[in-house]
Amino acid sequence: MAHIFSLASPAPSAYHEGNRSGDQVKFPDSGFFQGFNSPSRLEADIFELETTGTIPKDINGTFYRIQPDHRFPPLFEEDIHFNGDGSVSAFRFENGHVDFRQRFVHTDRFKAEKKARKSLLGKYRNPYTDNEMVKGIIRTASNTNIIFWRGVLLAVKEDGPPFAMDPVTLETIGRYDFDGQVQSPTFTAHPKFDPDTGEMVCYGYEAGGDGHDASCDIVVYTIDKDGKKTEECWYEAPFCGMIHDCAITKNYLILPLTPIKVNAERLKKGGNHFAWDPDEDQWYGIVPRRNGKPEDIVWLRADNGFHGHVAGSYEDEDGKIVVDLTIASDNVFFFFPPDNLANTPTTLLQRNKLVSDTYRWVFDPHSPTHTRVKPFKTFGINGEFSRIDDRVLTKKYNHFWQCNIDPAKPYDFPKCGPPAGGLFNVLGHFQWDNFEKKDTYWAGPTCTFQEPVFVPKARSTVEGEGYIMALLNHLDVLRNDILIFDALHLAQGPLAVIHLPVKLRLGLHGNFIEQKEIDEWAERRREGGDVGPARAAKDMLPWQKKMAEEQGLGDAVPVPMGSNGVNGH
Ligand SMILES: C=Cc1ccc(O)c(OC)c1
Ligand SMILES: [Fe+2]
Repeated sequence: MAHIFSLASPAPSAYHEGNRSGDQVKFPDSGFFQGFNSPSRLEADIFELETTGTIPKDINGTFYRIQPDHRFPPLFEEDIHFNGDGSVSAFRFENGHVDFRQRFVHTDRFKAEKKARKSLLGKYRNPYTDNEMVKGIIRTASNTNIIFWRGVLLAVKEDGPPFAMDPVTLETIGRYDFDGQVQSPTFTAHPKFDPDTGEMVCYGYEAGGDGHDASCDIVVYTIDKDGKKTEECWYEAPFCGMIHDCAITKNYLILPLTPIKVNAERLKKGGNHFAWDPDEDQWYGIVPRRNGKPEDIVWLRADNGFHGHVAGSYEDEDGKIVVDLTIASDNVFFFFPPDNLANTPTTLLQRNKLVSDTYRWVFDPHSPTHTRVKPFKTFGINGEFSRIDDRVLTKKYNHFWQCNIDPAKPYDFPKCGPPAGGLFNVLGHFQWDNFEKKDTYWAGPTCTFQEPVFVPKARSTVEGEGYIMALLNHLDVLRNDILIFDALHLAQGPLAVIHLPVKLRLGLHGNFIEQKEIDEWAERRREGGDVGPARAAKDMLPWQKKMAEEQGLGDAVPVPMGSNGVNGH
């Protein structure tokens, strides 16, 4: 019998000249939406996941992680993974058992598009490509990190404000402005937590206007452990580029400015938000954590490179700043090529030549601004997504873990195709005190890893004593597992494997939170508790108010956003 699809007349194409056409719910045929990258859109609960081996009974908490997952077919066929809606997974560990929950972040964007049953927002960080119905909307897809802050989860992406969620139900509370204290249009996906003071150090870049206007303004905030904003200072960058991650020491915040640049004219023409500049330096902005003034920023510069994520950072005995991070040799974001298309690594072959070593910088915070600096040392590995034992952040540390690329290991190309998200076929555990001792675990020819998290052993305060857990991608059968290792002995192989019956998406970041912390905050945040429930933002952001005023609507009328309730309350 003929296959049923062969009987139907051929369906019209879902995209015409790159733009979505017709009403079919059909995703593009491009690499970002196929195979392991195919959309999932799953919201689910699974009680008691299947396991192999013995899950350590002392793991009592929740592993949260976030992934972009396009809710609807994008407006543009060439859309990218980073433009997908934030979807949060929670793995609740208790007494050797694991339960799973997954929910979308109900951003303003999500609500407006849900109501319309289709995409209304266009390209990544380009509002000029949006449907008119969503003019003035907060565009963020909240898809890059999921952090726990004073009893709420904050889903964050650097192009917009955080959205708060309930840590147990994963219901979205709404846009979170820290009780009115944080008004910047953008907020980092990588706030840092000082383990000694409980402070959150955070920032926004491209922050002077509406978050997509090539502003060079950077805002830096500190929120103390009681939720009070104690520092706010505005600085200026030498150009509007990406500042994706940051580092903190006891006295400084270090902002790596990557030479992938925003151009307001390109945005207006409907182009990409970013373009790689192969001729620009990588920069590091150093600001004091306390009583910073706009003129205090010291910018150091080094030869071109593409910043990855930060491992550890601290001040040494001489008051110098040590910062460790991965830096790739070329443009990692091949989908944001230079304006001048020459010499950008757009093919898979070129991309595979990228090397991303782990660099140690030792900065003098008293250097004159614009001083040119050289790396102190490189580790001699190739990887990304470094993690440390977060209890040693701001302190001299030894251990880090990261996803590694070992091209010498066999890879089953016929079964898996090009490795979705990069060939992170190895998980590595490394020590600054002993370069030779490389403790690694290879995932096999059909598997890659996502970012690991470190889980401290309940009764140990020794750096590195704990577990490492990471999602494993089965690229051949389109499914995920979670592997759990003894953090100091990866090479011994996993202690336990948790099996998911489905494929998740390639995620970005995650964090493990002890249940004790979640429970204590649930008590404080209950109605009548000493802190009370977290509240969604009441007010529009300043740029939205300005837009409403310019349209002569006055501030009684919210910016038209194509949907009721999209303002978060
Ligand atoms: C890895 C970085 C990164 C940088 C910017 C983004 O918008 C993002 O979205 C998922 C990810
Ligand atoms: Fe990141």
